[in-house]
Amino acid sequence: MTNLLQGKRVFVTGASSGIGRAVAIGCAQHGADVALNYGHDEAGAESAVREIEALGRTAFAMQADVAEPESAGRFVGEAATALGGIDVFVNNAGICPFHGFLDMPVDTFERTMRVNMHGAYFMVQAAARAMVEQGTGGSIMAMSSISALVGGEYQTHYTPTKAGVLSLMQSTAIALGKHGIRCNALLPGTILTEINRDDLADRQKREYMESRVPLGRLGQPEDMVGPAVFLASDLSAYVTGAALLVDGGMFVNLQ
Ligand SMILES: NC(=O)C1=CN([C@@H]2O[C@H](COP(=O)(O)OP(=O)(O)OC[C@H]3O[C@@H](n4cnc5c(N)ncnc54)[C@H](OP(=O)(O)O)[C@@H]3O)[C@@H](O)[C@H]2O)C=CC1
Ligand SMILES: C[C@H](O)[C@@H]1OC(=O)[C@H](O)[C@@H]1O
Repeated sequence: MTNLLQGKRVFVTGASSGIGRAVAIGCAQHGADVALNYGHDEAGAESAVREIEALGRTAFAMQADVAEPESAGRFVGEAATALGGIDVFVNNAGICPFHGFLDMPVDTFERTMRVNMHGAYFMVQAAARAMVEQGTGGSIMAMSSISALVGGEYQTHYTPTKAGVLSLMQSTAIALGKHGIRCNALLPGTILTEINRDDLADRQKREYMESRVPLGRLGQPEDMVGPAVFLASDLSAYVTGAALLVDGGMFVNLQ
């Protein structure tokens, strides 16, 4: 492994499973110390901490519901104390409870908005405040989605949050550029994780999704590591306000 992130302190929300967990461990493999946030899955977070520590890096984990605005200052504050500062922030926590549009329960809509959109806003704001106070710049990235660009029948509550997160990175790139803080969005295609386990248990649906990918397979969480490390590292020093699609070519595959 390279040491692209040597000396960097990377914070990741939703790091107990899937993409966030892979990115947290991947950043440690590239030399970073890592702070992990999680919602419910303490065992997942603790096993990630053990993997990071086995790499000789420092890891810190904290449970906090990102839907609660007060979680943001608490996570960023405690993690910065544990790691001695903050250099990179990955806003990743998210949910996608698939449901039809016409009978969408108000609770499902509101919870999805609060976790994915409000959570991103207040977490990114807390991370930015800490970076500005520290005065050494930084890199912020948010896990948007291919769903920021295209719709989904059972994702009418979810796709607007992913478009919102992409837009948040564009506006914060402008607001924070003067502080040397870069803000970018990662747009995964379909990556096999807990979030879509039930949806893709339908064999026909899974085969259809696979057939849309020119590279011939759905993504694995580890496919997001290289792009995240790039945006975290100084290799992307002049990249801000950008959207990086990581989908095996799914989006461009019309026919
Ligand atoms: N998988 C995919 O195909 C795609 C995923 N994405 C995005 O990637 C991100 C990660 O998803 P993915 O890895 O697939 O899904 P997972 O379900 O595997 O992981 C979701 C993570 O978010 C955490 N989380 C959920 N709600 C909260 C909350 N309220 N507070 C704190 N943490 C929370 C979970 O923690 P815990 O389990 O501990 O509660 C878990 O660590 C999401 O934002 C998703 O929208 C984007 C495009 C495609
Ligand atoms: C949960 C979905 O399977 C996943 O999430 C997204 O953002 C894309 O729509 C993916 O297909």
